[in-house]
Amino acid sequence: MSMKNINPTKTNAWKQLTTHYKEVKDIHLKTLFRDDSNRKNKFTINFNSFEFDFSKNRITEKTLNHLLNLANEVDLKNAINAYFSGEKINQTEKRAVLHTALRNQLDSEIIVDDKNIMLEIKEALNKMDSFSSSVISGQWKGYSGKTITDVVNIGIGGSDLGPDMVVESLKYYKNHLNIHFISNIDGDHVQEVLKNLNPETTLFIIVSKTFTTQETLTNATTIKKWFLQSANKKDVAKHFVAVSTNLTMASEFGIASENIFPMWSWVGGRFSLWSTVGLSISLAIGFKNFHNLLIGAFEMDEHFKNTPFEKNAPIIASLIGVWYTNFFNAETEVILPYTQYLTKFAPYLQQAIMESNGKSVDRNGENINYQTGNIIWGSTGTNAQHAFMQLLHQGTKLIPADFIGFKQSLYGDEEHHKKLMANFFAQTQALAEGKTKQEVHLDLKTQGNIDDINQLLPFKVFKGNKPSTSILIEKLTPKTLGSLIAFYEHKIFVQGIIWNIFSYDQFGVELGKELAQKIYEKN
Ligand SMILES: O=P(O)(O)OC[C@H]1O[C@H](O)[C@H](O)[C@@H](O)[C@@H]1O
Repeated sequence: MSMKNINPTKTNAWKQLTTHYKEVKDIHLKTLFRDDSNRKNKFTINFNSFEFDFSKNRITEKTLNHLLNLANEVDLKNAINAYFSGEKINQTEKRAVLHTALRNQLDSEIIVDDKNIMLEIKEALNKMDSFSSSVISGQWKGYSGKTITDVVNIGIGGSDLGPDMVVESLKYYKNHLNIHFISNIDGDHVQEVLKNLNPETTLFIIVSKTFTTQETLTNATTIKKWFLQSANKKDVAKHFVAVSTNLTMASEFGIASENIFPMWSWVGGRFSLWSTVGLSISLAIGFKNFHNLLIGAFEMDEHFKNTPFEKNAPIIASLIGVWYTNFFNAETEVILPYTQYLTKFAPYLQQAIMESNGKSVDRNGENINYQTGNIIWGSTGTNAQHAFMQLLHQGTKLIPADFIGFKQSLYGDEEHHKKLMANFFAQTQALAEGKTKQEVHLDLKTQGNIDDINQLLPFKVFKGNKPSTSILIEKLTPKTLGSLIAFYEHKIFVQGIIWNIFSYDQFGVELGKELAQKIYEKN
């Protein structure tokens, strides 16, 4: 096994970091910038049209060196090789973790259980391509001969959040199809979507890796009943398709075998948007755009796999995250995309990150006595500035922030975009620098507020030194979105390796499910 199970707190680097933390914890970002005019360049990593600016983090070169030593001591390099080559790094479920294979553009084989999975992947992608094309072009007809106008994705968790987020994020690239998502077992949610749909022109995709998820099966059953009120059983084949690893259950549900898109046990639900689970994406924006999403992710995979650690964006981001979590005791991280398109990005990352790294038992089966997975939250800027950012600026908690911005807008309204991005830069600067007593004093004086100065002064001071990472990207495209998502996926992996946990199971969701079943059966 190429993964070493090392308690990170027992490493040399951790000891060094503990001492180092005491030395640097009070150094202000303003001081760090004042003392090094090259700081921004020094801590910026460029990748394609991305600029990852880590300079507004509370790090020095020494901090990064210690953190890089930590990555080496836990043998990250071998772990990365194990991850990409299809070793069964999800040891508790004895599975490989190969969402990276789904977007692999190299000619290499990837072997799982003696089979080259690249062949099955290509076949599935071809099936997605021809199916999407025939629905989009109108060649695919509903039971009364009409073309499809609406598509409903029925799925939950990873079978909903990823596709929903991508369809929302890339709606600029969308075609005429209306895409809907039904996830919650809440019947009102189902009815609210169905009430505007015509069964003759609607296509339903039942997406469930296991095909045993209560929510999805209940919703799919209700929807099939609704459909059969106006159509016949034989019409189901024209309106229902499924994405699943469980071909038997999908056929038992009544899905024609040619309408089942295969999924694989080596793709985790929360990493599955790249697979056939992304069928709704391919329908919404066309297969070519879906393919560009895969290419974007692949290019980030290559960067992650091949770039030395100190220039490797996901690795540096992960290490800085560990620095805040385990040394500054930060408990949360906020995600702030400055584009309304990414309004579903934070909820998507919540599952990806929290379901992966919300663990308290290490890879040796021992209880952990250090912090692991963070609480992820966030919303789009500038909206967030008028909602919760007060707490970031003047609250008592240390909340590292990821600002995600784009150099170009999609519709090209320069005036709006200039204002939007002015806010993006202003926020990161305000958080880092703050505003001193002297500055507030001067401001109040120039405003002629002399009488109130003493009373108001303490409330108007900003301590600053609030860390952020700026991710500046040329333009929101399928390709750049693919790279951005893959960046966070690798961050999850690296942190899981450092924290010595298994990131790819999710036993923590089972207990509630079991109890709900018992309570349901009793009542
Ligand atoms: O795709 P499915 O098998 O229906 O699973 C849907 C979701 O439910 C599970 O309970 C897990 O918590 C998620 O990781 C998963 O994505």
